[in-house]
Parts: sequence; structure tokens; C-alpha cells
Amino acid sequence: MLQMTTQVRKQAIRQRIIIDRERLGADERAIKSHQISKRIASLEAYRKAGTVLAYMSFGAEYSTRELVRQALREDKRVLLPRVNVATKELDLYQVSNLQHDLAPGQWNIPEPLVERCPRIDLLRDLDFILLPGVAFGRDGVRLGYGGGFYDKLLARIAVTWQDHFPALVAGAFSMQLIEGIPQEQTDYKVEWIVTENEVIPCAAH
Ligand SMILES: Nc1nc2c(c(=O)[nH]1)N(C=O)[C@@H](CNc1ccc(C(=O)N[C@@H](CCC(=O)O)C(=O)O)cc1)CN2
Ligand SMILES: Nc1ncnc2c1ncn2[C@@H]1O[C@H](COP(=O)(O)OP(=O)(O)OP(=O)(O)O)[C@@H](O)[C@H]1O
Repeated sequence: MLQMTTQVRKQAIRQRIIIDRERLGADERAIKSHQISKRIASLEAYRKAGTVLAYMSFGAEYSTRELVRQALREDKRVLLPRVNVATKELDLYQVSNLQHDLAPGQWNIPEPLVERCPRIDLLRDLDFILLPGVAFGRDGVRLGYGGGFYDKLLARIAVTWQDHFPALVAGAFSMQLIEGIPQEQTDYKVEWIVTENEVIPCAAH
């Protein structure tokens, strides 16, 4: 019953923030996305990273394209997720060319083409993870679309790699920062939230 209440509360927050985020105009989103990208690119954790797990934004999410392009230009190893419908988990693939390596997948999100991109199973190699999200708390609590994809991925990484963990960073518009997001046992917190206005260091996970 407690579980149910948490899910209902999460869903209400999701719906509200998704609608509010759509209200930001396209131009405003582009300017803010650029500011977020620049701030993330200047984080030490990003600069030091050899292997980066990013994602391709969709809808009114902060646009990750600039950062993904920059990482490829800087010769970082760039991985992108693909929703595995059978396992309901994220499979990771290395991309090298955004024009040729991607096609619209689940929910129309650009995803790596399996025939062009090598699948990467070695979660140990990850230095930096850029996480999507609908809403965030300043303490690092993250609310996604409800698939639990990232929490499951992070749980897999935690098992593989107990002593060391990749940096967990989220880019988001400042309107996505809210108080009172309910947390569950399986939820991982992000370490940094980067908005158009600030870089927020959050509690360690
Ligand atoms: N850009 C981006 N890529 C991502 C994520 C993300 O949040 N953002 N994900 C983060 O985990 C995964 C995809 N997760 C998603 C889960 C639900 C919906 C969504 O729109 N669901 C609709 C129902 C759609 C349907 O079932 O047909 C909904 O909830 O209304 C989108 C993405 C992997 N890739
Ligand atoms: N490690 C895990 N193993 C199994 N199920 C999990 C795990 N982590 C989360 N889940 C389940 O996934 C479902 C959705 O979780 P949650 O609402 O936290 O998703 P989200 O963080 O919003 O989505 P996403 O991670 O895809 O952005 C929940 O029912 C949760 O119990």
C-alpha cells in the first residue's frame, strides 16, 4: 500500500513537470541547453573521463546533442543506451558517428543501430554517466519516466564494481528542481545536477 502511494505521487509529479517543461519555448530550451552543456563539459569528472555513457534527448528534455558531439570530438569513448524490450533493461552500444549510427527506437528516442555499433558489456569501463530525468531534488533524488531503467543499470554497475563508481551527473532545466520527490529503496541519487544557472553538488550515493 505504501508502495502504491509512492508510485501515485511520483506519477503526479511526472505529469506536472512534463507539462511545465513543454511550456518552455524551443528557443529558450536551446539557449538553456547550451548553458547546461558548457557547465557539464567543464566539470572535472567529465574532463577526466575516457568513457562516457550519455543519452540522446527527446521531446522537451535538455538537449544532450552538444555534449555528445563534443565528447566524440574529444575522442572519448561514447556509449548510448538502447531499451531492450525483452529484458526491460538498457543495453549499451559504442557510437562514433551520430548521423549514421542512430535510428529512432522506443518512444522515438534516437538509439544506436545494433548492426553498426559494438555492444559494450564491460560496465567497469564507465567513468561518467549522464542521466536523464523528469524532476530532481537538490539532494540528488532523481525521478525518471518510470521505467526504472537507470536504477536497474546502476544496480548492475554496483555489483560489478564495488570499490569504484562512475560519476553520476544530470543536466536539467532549473524548473525541474523541486522538493518532496518520494524516494524508494532502489533509487540512486545523482552526484551533480547541472542547470542553466548552477552546478549543484549533491549528497554522495
Ligand atoms: N532521452 C532519453 N532516453 C532514454 C530515457 C530517458 O528518460 N530519456 N530513459 C530513461 O529511463 C530510457 C527510456 N525510458 C522511457 C520510458 C518511458 C517513456 C514514455 O514516454 N512513456 C510513455 C508511454 C509510452 C508507451 O508505453 O508507449 C508514458 O509513460 O506516458 C519514455 C522513455 C532510455 N532512454
Ligand atoms: N534494481 C532494480 N531491480 C528491479 N526493479 C527495479 C530496480 N530499480 C527500480 N526498479 C523498479 O522499476 C520501477 C520504476 O522505478 P522508478 O519509478 O524509480 O523509475 P524512474 O527512475 O522514474 O525511471 P528511469 O530510471 O527509467 O528513468 C519501480 O517499480 C521499481 O521498483
